[in-house]
Amino acid sequence: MSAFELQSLDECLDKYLPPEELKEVKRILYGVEQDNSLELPAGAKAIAEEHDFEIKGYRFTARPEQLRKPRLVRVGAIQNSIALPTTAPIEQQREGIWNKVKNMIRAAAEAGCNIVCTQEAWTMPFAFCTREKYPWCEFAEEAETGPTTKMLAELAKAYNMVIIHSILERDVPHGDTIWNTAVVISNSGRYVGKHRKNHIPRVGDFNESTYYMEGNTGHPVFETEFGKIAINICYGRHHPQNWMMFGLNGAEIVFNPSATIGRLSEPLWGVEARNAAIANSYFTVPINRVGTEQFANEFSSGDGSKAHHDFGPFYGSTYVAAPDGSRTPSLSRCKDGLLVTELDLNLCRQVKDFWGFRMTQRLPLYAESLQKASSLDFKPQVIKDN
Ligand SMILES: NC(=O)NCCC(=O)O
Repeated sequence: MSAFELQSLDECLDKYLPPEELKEVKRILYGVEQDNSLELPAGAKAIAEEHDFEIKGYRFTARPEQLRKPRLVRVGAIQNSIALPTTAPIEQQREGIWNKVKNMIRAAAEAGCNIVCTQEAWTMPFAFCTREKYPWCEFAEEAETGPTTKMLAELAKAYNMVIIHSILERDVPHGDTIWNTAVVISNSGRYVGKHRKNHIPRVGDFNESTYYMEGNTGHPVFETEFGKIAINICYGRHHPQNWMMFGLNGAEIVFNPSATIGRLSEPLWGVEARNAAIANSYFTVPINRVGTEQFANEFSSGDGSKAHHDFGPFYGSTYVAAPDGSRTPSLSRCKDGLLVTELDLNLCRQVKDFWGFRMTQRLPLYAESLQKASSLDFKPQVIKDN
């Protein structure tokens, strides 16, 4: 079997494990005691069927409290392939993807989603492997006033939904600088703010440092009508301190719009965002694109292998992890999909009270050690046996 005939690990478990074992395996693997699937409205399912994308629903509950009402929020995470060949005119490529994703946002609205997030650089092929500036920089647009933000602002208002979308940003006032940026649009349709990717990969064919620099927007948390949200863009997933800073700023849900391939990161995928949810007592939503994108000109990986035209398949597998360490199954590894998850944000504080990870965090100790570790005359604290 080739890597991409396997649609999803979950389907595999469901297909081959007897029901009793399956229940125990899911409890151990996903931290879920009972079936936590969420029934979705027929209207949402009909849109998914008509436009050929997967739609799945799950819920995370919290214990009832006496002084606080449940804080239920529905989150929609969208994974998709590109719509047209990478050689098609830029505007047509972008519109093709817009049209796909608009249907998915409509389904999210039907499913009652309050917040929706796209994958990384969602309006374009992930062309940074090529190291070519032309024509890919033409996909870059202004975060606040660009055509994609404008288009989504209308949907955000119409559907009363916060929309987070991750784009290639062109910072016109600062000399047309290019950034990798997530934009937050309020459910009123207003632009709330943006966050620029903090950690830029220099691994495999992820030649993103050719296009943009490390972000300069810190670790903002956006306080919306539906909770305090933040975005840790793709490769920031590998940096526990990046996740931690969003937690220190009070995030309750951290989205992780990504573009990554199986050969490189699939074994890490289920671990990192889930661990971040546990360590920081918040929900995490890692989202990855699907499909294989072919480029006209060959590019090489600088590892002695033959030059090639594609990056390798992106493996989707979008999921949601909760602060208590439980998680949803993943969306497909190959197909466009919308994952709808209902969260009770009260779970964040309940888990903080129970585990005390925040209380026991020892920030001053680490601040002091980090200060030393980042000084020029740093000497690692090693005690030798001699
Ligand atoms: N887009 C991006 O940062 N990808 C890097 C590879 C990875 O983090 O898995």
